Amino acid sequence: MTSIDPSILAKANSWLSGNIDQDTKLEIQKLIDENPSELIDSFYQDLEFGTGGLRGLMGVGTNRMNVYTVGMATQGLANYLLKCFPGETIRVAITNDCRINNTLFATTTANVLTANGIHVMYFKEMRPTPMLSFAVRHFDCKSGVMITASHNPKEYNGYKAYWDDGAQVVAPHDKNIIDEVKKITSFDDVNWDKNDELFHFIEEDFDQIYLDLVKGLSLSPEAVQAQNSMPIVFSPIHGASGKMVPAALKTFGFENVNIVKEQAEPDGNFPTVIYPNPEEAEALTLSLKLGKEVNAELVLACDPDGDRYAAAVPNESGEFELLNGNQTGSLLTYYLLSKWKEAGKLDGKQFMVNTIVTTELIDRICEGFGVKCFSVLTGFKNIAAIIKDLEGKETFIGGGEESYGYLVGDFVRDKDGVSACAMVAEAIAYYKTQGKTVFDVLAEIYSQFGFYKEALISVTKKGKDGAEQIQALMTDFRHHPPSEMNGVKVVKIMDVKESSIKDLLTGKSEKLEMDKSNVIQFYLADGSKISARPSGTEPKIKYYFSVNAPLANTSDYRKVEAELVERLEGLKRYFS
Ligand SMILES: O=P([O-])(O)O[C@H]1O[C@H](COP(=O)(O)O)[C@@H](O)[C@H](O)[C@H]1O
Ligand SMILES: [Mg+2]
Repeated sequence: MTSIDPSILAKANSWLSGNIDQDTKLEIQKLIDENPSELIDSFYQDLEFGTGGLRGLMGVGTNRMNVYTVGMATQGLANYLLKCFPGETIRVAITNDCRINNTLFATTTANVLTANGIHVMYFKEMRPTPMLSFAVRHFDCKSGVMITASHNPKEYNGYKAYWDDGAQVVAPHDKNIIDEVKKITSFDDVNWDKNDELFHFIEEDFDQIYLDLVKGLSLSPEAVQAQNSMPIVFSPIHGASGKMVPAALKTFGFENVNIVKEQAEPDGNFPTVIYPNPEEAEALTLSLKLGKEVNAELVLACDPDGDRYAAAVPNESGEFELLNGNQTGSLLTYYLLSKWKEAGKLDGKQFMVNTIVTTELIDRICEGFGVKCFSVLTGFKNIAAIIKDLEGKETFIGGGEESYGYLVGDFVRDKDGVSACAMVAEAIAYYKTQGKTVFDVLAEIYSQFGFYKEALISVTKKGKDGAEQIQALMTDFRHHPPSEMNGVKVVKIMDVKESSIKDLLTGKSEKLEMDKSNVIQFYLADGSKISARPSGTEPKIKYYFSVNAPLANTSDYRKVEAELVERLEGLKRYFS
């Protein structure tokens, strides 16, 4: 039988003697009596801010999402807000997506904030994450909370916390909030009793205010006009984007938008998919089916909180091909920069942002246009942090990451699946008026900047044991780094945790100027790059692979692609 560490048992006992409901106590007692390993996973640590806020399985315990952890996180947030903005009127915007317990967690958040004298701006209906980010800015809030576990499996929930710029909290606020949460030693330290006078509903006109700004991002309205009957399919995968993405497409001028009916209504059980993650091909099955029926030229799907999106387009054989986040990100970057250049608006004061595990093709495209591109750690909050740093000095055009997230313009400070869907549809319409398909444009990009192809492997390792195994794998990469992979020499190793860049050819090391994070990157002699990092949102270790080759002749697209896929497969074998 699994033995329980006394400190874990002590934590469980402190819940048992705390001022909490009887059902939760019974559940904890049951775990102590019957399921020690589940008890350990539920109490061995406290939820902390990861790549995308607090995220965890729903259940009892300090390491789980429940009204008590939500209440304590919110009390910590309230204490910190009151410290940061003494004497000021503090407003916090709140919404949620479709997950089980979401209204419970959102109202708990609202109750605790108002109980602490903080005004709450509450959406009447669930809305996507990017709209919460925008609401923080629009209503001059000091903070915001989005109750969602994004694309995680249905057993999860989460709490994305925003600061006054509309971006998810980064240092020092993330750590400071958690420090405040840690000071809460009893459930009685949480002010649970709401103050209705401080509770305000966000009026319906807010949707239109946001949509008008989205419309303002459009760069080719005439092309959309010319292609307005282009069949598009969209699915919110049972999430919160079911109203806003079709509305954004409509406001751009697209008139033939077909919604996947089986997935149109919010449902936290996600009954028609295995995982509500548009990165997984399976989640697009129904969308592609409808795509075939209506001869769609573009199939789009968002994750439950509407910040990431996937796109699929028919290829030269008429079959739908799924585009990954690196491909759509490259396409959008190229489109945006081409249009900005054409309008004579590139004058050296613009910038774009991606992350260190995103395709370097985006960096090459930016270089080609003479536009700066910053590469930051994984987490859209880090992209938003650069936007804030350069605010008033330089203009953010757009930015994105491999995990299907993109943002155009800066009125939202998180990835925006709503505007990204509209922009990608516009880009496709624009190229169509020039007689080009997505693959023609990708070939054009690859022939100018190099053909880059990426792949991702995620290995799930659950619970405390899984987390330890993931750490052990990372340690092993550090202590026994590979000298070659798939017959190709490793020439450089970048270790973001150790802040080091080692050149294996010269033996020299330099210091890496970047915040520390548990990421290690191997660069190979043929230009390939492999990155390993533990996910900050799910119990997974992630391996990212990137290979590239020149594309001298666009008609060799499929041939070069096949060679790149073979190289990717070779590298993947090393990790499986
Ligand atoms: O999950 P979302 O859509 O909120 O997105 C969040 O998590 C993703 C996955 O992170 P990780 O690789 O650490 O699991 C990140 O790429 C993204 O930047 C972040 O905003
Ligand atoms: Mg999401």
